Amino acid sequence: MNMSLSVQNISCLRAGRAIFENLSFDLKKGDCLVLRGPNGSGKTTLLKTLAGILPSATGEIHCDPAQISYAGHLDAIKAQLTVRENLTFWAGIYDAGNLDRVLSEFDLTTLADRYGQTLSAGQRRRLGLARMILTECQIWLLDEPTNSLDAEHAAIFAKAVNKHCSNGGVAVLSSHIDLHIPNTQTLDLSDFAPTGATETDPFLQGGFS
Ligand SMILES: Nc1ncnc2c1ncn2[C@@H]1O[C@H](COP(=O)(O)OP(=O)(O)OP(=O)(O)O)[C@@H](O)[C@H]1O
Repeated sequence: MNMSLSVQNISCLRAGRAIFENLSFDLKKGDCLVLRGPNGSGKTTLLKTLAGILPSATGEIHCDPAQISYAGHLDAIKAQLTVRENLTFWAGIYDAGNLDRVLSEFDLTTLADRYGQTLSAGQRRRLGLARMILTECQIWLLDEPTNSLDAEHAAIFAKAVNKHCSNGGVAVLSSHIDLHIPNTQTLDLSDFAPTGATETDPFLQGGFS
């Protein structure tokens, strides 16, 4: 099973505007990469590109797409299903059987029968992260994963990422704060900003991508 993620000279556009250029990195089993950079520097764009949701304008990405699990800003929770039913749905998709362990790991056991629509922002985020862990994919892509989490649950999350990487998994995550995950590498997206780029409103330029 290939658990590496190799990125060579990728450049990405949003609405026709270059966001970052010539970005390369190689991650192997056990590596955790934290994406830094100011608002708009392209952290979400990069994560979505790695996940195959957005195309890159140049360069190559080498990984096994079946090993990728992406957790974006939206937590992919079905409002009309309970916490357990949400996870059961995903367990069926990924043929995963560790549902009770994941519920317990993310402190969701007492919330198991609550409907998605009744959860607080932090509880929703915990369910979204539990879903990602349930998939048993080896490459985790996480966009600001600790948003809405209190200190206790941010620490539980950091422990889960550390365990994933210690077991040979790979993680790429964006964050504006220090998540206290040991042995991480850092990549600052502002180092790959196109030369001479200025922040202008893409909506005035027309188009979405
Ligand atoms: N759907 C879109 N259409 C056009 N431009 C977009 C779109 N989404 C994002 N952008 C632009 O792309 C650039 C990179 O955005 P992105 O969300 O990747 O940044 P980010 O580093 O994740 O920011 P933040 O720290 O605020 O989450 C920004 O200038 C943003 O305005």
